[in-house]
Amino acid sequence: MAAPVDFLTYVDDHQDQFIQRLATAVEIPSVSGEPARRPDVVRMAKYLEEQLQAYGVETKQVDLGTHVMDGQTLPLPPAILGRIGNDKAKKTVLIYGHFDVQPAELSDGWSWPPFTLTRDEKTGRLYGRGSSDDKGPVLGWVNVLEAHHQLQKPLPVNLRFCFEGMEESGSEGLDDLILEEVKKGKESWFDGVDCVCISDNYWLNTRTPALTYGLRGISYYKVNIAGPARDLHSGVFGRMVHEPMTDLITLLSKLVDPQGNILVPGVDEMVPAADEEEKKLYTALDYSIEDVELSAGGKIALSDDKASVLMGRMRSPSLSLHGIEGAFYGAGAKTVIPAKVAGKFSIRLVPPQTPENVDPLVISYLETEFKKLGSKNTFSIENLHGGKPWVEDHKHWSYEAARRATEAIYKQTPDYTREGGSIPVTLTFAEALGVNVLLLPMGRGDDGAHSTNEKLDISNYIEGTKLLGTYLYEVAAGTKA
Ligand SMILES: NCC(=O)N[C@@H](Cc1c[nH]cn1)C(=O)O
Ligand SMILES: [Zn+2]
Ligand SMILES: [Zn+2]
Repeated sequence: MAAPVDFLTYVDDHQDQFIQRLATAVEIPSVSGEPARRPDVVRMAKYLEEQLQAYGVETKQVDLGTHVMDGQTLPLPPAILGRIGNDKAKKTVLIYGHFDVQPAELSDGWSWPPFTLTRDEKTGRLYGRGSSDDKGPVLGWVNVLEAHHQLQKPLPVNLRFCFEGMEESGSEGLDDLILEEVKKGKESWFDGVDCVCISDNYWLNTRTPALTYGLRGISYYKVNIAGPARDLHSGVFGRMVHEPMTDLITLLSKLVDPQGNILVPGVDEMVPAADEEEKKLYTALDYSIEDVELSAGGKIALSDDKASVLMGRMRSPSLSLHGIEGAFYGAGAKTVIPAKVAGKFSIRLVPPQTPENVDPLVISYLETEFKKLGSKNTFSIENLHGGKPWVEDHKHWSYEAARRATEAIYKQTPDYTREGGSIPVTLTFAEALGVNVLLLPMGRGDDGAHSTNEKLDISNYIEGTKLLGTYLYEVAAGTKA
């Protein structure tokens, strides 16, 4: 069933209001990973809840309790549940998204203030933290609701919503909420859900829409090394004491090589190699080495072979070194020996890897390597958060509905992709509800999520809003077939 013309026209006619809606959301710096910004995440929850209510959605804020971050006990931002429509003759679609964002500072290298939505008239782009990940897509759903409400048009399906404010920090508390909710049976806000749709990733390139049927999992670690009681003068103590930074850098250098091979014994080996048949899937995708170089902003691809680069992201684990807490990083030439440093790294996981089977390998390897250093500093390792990988059946009717919707809006057949990032709650939904989960991305591969100058093209926001709405009509059409 094609989406009605008045819905599509409404979206075209209200572009400016929809962009204003995104601007208001980007202004709220809802960074879940920074304790001082936690009230802003709560403010963003309230804004989103009000938007849903304005268009007839019944909502509920769920208190997720507290958690410990960087040694501080903090209240978790509430999750928002919503529902609209209860027609037994219609399918019920559960929408998930997140309203928190990654940290961003102008000093990181942004060309504009990250929490002001900046419109570039020449390129048709909207710059701002969260524009693509994930405020644009979440508000795309609100735009769909607004259009139907204003046109007094019934939605083609029943909708349920689950929006969270901790996705960028491990989705703390959300798994428990989902499992508790499911136990409530008929009373549950997820009762009767037929499929889940998540718009929180990106096309592979800048020109071909995509449907995504896989995500990598993640295991995130913090290695702590401490020695002196305070920072020391390197002229006074250099070569007299064991230096925590030296120990840490030595350990971090033993995790991954410059070609991306993971050096922790047993981790890469867990994943079976791709056979020729599987390699063809990657060769067939509309992607080139220029695409990876364009989106990375540098000629730094690990290989000249497109299939091997794509497999690196979609079906191989990867280990990335993220940062060192406690290290000197400012301007000037401070001659300090930092007293206490913590290295942060994570491993993106693919089946059959899970945090449960990878963590022991990583922890025991680093403990052994630290012992080999013969250092008198102290060593400890923490797992900050984890999530399992997910792979879905992309021949399901929900994927077919999304394919038809994509062809209707973009006049193109979508790429079928596996995403290198992680949305840990995806597997929880799939397992707890026992239904198919679809990832329907709005943004392009060069949006720069998590990076400086994150953007969303206006055309992706507007056509993406039409795509989300059209998908619902195609799900409804599938119901009748
Ligand atoms: N758009 C999904 C996304 O960005 N997910 C994050 C989740 C995460 C895990 N740890 C910290 N954030 C990702 O990095 O893949
Ligand atoms: Zn996201
Ligand atoms: Zn993200």
